[in-house]
Amino acid sequence: MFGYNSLAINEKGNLTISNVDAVKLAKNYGTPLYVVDEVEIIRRCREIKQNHMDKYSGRAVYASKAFLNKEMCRIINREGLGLDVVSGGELYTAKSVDFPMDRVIFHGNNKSLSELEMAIDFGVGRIVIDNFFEIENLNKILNHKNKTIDIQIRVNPGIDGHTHDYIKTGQVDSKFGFTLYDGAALNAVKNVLESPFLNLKGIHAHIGSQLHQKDIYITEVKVLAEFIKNIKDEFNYEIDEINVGGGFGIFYTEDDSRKLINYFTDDINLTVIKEFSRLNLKRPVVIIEPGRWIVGEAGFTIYTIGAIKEIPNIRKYISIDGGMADNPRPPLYGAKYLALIANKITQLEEELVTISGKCCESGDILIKDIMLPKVESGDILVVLSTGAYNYSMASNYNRLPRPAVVLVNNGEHRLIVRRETYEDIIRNDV
Ligand SMILES: Cc1ncc(COP(=O)(O)O)c(C=O)c1O
Ligand SMILES: N[C@@H](CCCC[NH3+])C(=O)O
Repeated sequence: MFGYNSLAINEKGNLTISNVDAVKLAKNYGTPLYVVDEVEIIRRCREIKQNHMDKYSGRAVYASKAFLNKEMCRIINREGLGLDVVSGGELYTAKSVDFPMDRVIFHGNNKSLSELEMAIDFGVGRIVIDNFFEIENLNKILNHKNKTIDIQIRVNPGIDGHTHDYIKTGQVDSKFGFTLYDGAALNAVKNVLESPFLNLKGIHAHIGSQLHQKDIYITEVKVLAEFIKNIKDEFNYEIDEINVGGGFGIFYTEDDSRKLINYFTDDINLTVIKEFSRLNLKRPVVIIEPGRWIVGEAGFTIYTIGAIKEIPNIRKYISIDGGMADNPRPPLYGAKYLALIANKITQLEEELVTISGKCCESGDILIKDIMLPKVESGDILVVLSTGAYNYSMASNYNRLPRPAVVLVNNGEHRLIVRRETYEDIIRNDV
């Protein structure tokens, strides 16, 4: 359905997610409910493995900010990918299930001293250095611990990705990474090479998120290759790995076309091969950091429809039992979603409605203008492509408990994150 591998209709005429009835899930676990299809996550990890890791001897690390909990770490571990973390909390989650630390890459534009210490003590595979302050801090900590660490340097490639302003990172005016054009990046390399504690392994860049154009990645590879050539010319130092970041776009609505991973990875890898050979550089290992692409289309949110308000000739508001607290993306980025009524999946879409959340904000609108079958209170709404940056960005706004997460796998279902309770809400109040 809409090209989602996870969705189908069962004999009752209900929507199924990985062969589990969505109406039954709502009854069993309550709503709002995040549902994640393990089959689809695994399928996507394997697509990456085949088309990037095996085909080009590349590496892939899952950008865990998209969706992380213990079970997700276990899945990623089993599939043989690495993990990109950006905080002590993400790192701690990985450690708690014995995720192999040598496959962890630690990012962030303002890692605290304690986060850096934690990463060093845990023995993460790479720290991606973002700024001069971090070089100083790492030198101090490593000197004190008498240890060395493998690092990558994050540069800002000066590329403006075609995506929402808030999720662009590669343009010059960005808080992330060392700027190339003013010499800061080359200076960072000099500082790192002078340090007895930092082993420079790779150069990293990340342009932005939900990108659909592969030409942006081609440009990125060319910019990074030129920079690596500069490093060789200036310091006679060869870089082993190039990390092009993540950002591969997925399907949310008909505005987005669904892409196989090799739409991006073939061009990235072929450009690396061509450019590095042209510049007489050794061919580096290519690392990608997909987050949304792995989990976005594997996730769905189930809500129960409550109040319905019709303003004649203006709008019909359908209120759900969740909203911006479990999915802040529509108010934050103007993100658009498709949705289905799980118990009316075979009925014709006959009315134009607006899906509103239950938070005390007029802007808490999940979907503005969507055609649905005639909706009644008690119907079960399923919003599609909510696997990435929904659960991970959820809040307790209005003191709403965060929903549970259920993993479905071809007819099986099990809880992987418990629903928060009111006790959880007041747990840290003194
Ligand atoms: C450094 C880095 N790598 C990877 C990602 C993953 O992005 P996405 O989920 O869009 O693939 C991000 C987020 O944009 C990022 O900042
Ligand atoms: N949170 C953003 C993506 C951020 C990517 C992280 N650098 C979104 O939902 O689209």
